[in-house]
Amino acid sequence: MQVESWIPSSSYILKLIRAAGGSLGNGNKKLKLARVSAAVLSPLGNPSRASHLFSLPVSIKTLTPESSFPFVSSVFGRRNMASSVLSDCSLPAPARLLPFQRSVQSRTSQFQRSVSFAWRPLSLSAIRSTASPHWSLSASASVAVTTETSAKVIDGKAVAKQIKDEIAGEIVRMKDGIGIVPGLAVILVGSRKDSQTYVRNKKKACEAVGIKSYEANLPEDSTEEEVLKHIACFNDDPSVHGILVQLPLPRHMNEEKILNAIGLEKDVDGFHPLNIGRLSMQGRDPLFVPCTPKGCMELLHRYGVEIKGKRAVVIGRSNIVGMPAALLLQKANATISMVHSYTKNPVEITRQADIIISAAGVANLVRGSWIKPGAVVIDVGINPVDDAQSPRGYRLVGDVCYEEACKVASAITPVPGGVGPMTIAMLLSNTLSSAKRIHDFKVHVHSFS
Ligand SMILES: NC(=O)C1=CN([C@@H]2O[C@H](COP(=O)(O)OP(=O)(O)OC[C@H]3O[C@@H](n4cnc5c(N)ncnc54)[C@H](OP(=O)(O)O)[C@@H]3O)[C@@H](O)[C@H]2O)C=CC1
Ligand SMILES: Nc1nc(=O)c2c([nH]1)NC[C@@H]1CN(c3ccc(C(=O)N[C@@H](CCC(=O)O)C(=O)O)cc3)C=[N+]21
Repeated sequence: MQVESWIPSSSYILKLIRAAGGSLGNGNKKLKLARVSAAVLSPLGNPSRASHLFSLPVSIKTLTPESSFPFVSSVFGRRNMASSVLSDCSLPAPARLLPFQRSVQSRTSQFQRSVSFAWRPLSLSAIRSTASPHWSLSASASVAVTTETSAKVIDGKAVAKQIKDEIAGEIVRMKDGIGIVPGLAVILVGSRKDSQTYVRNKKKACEAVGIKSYEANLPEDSTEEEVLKHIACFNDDPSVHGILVQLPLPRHMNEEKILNAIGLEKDVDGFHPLNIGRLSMQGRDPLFVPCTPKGCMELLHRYGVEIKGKRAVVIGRSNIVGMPAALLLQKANATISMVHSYTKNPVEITRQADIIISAAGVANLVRGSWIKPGAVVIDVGINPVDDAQSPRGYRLVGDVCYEEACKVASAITPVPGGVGPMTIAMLLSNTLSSAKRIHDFKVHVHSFS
């Protein structure tokens, strides 16, 4: 990882601070140092010239991540930048969990900045509070004292658990009432490790709430016809209420043709063009809403984030996340901008948003400087980055530079533990509502789906 190349620079700066009779205060982390060194090096290009600068009472004291990184970015370019600051961005950052509640709108709260929240504590165990790291450098050269505010963490894992509990209750009610157990069929083609993990997790989640899961594992070199045959079989099977074809499919397969073959009333992923089409039309409702965007919206609702009349930016325009997320925000009466890889001024556009949903698949793309103070940030990105410390050899980070965003946003989803668990909860919810619709089982007044 390119961050390695910054570490010597960091220790170099540390030496300089010590030589100048300085010390580092609490929150002293190698990567915090990397930030200082990056900031010092940026206009200069190398450490020897940095030492030169450091002997002067320079502008380090005015540097914040937002002000310093754009310099570096302009010297090294965006792609380099993303990897050079990866560790800095993905450090566990200070944050408090924001208690959530369902669909209570616009009670003025202490967190109100550009977006208003209504909130009520869920339970003590769901509320984690950590101190902000105030880091200070006291050296004879006048250096930094940064006081950081921290965003509330939108706890997708806790919300998902609450939803799964509600679903489990509904499944018992349905089984007791009409003897029907919802069923979900998952078709996996090929042996991608990440896809296998997702499918395994979905199966576990089904078992936990009482949904029966069915699985078809096909080899990478299967033909399209074989996949279509399995879909037809599940379409005809009355014990199956939802069908999901895990994406991505092998390259030789026509995704459109395969997804179109799933019966509309069992399309729990919500990827069928008729479902997406209805999502985009006024006065029409799809049978199913795609799980990840639905999970994002549910988080916004449960945390009482007002959407109506707000400006929202969606980064990414894929069929499965970005596009349906924008359509849903629009249905909720937000004013939407979409940012994609051809967008000329993504920073400017994103900085206007009260609500940001990022689904680009680019680690640490969204910097603190992209975020309007007080905005709510939903980070959909799941990006593996090398991490020798982690048992898996990698860890997951989002699209948003979490450490920086925490200091600017009013609320943010973490990765992991944010949107991911909600995607699975929404899949279970869609499967339950499919079974209810097919068997004409009445929706419970308090039920989630
Ligand atoms: N948390 C969850 O439950 C889920 C997470 N994910 C994660 O979300 C991310 C996105 O997934 P998905 O939508 O499938 O990905 P895709 O690759 O299909 O789409 C990515 C989108 O982001 C845009 N994009 C890429 N790079 C940039 C950039 N530098 N600036 C602006 N826009 C950019 C692309 O633009 P263009 O259209 O111009 O190419 C494209 O529209 C991934 O990290 C994925 O792993 C996905 C599904 C569920
Ligand atoms: N037909 C189809 N439907 C999908 O919904 C679909 C898909 N194909 N292909 C792949 C993407 C990705 N996706 C995720 C689901 C859960 C987590 C998730 O639970 N993530 C955990 C972390 C998991 C881990 O640690 O590995 C979290 O963010 O906390 C992530 C990503 C669904 N997708």
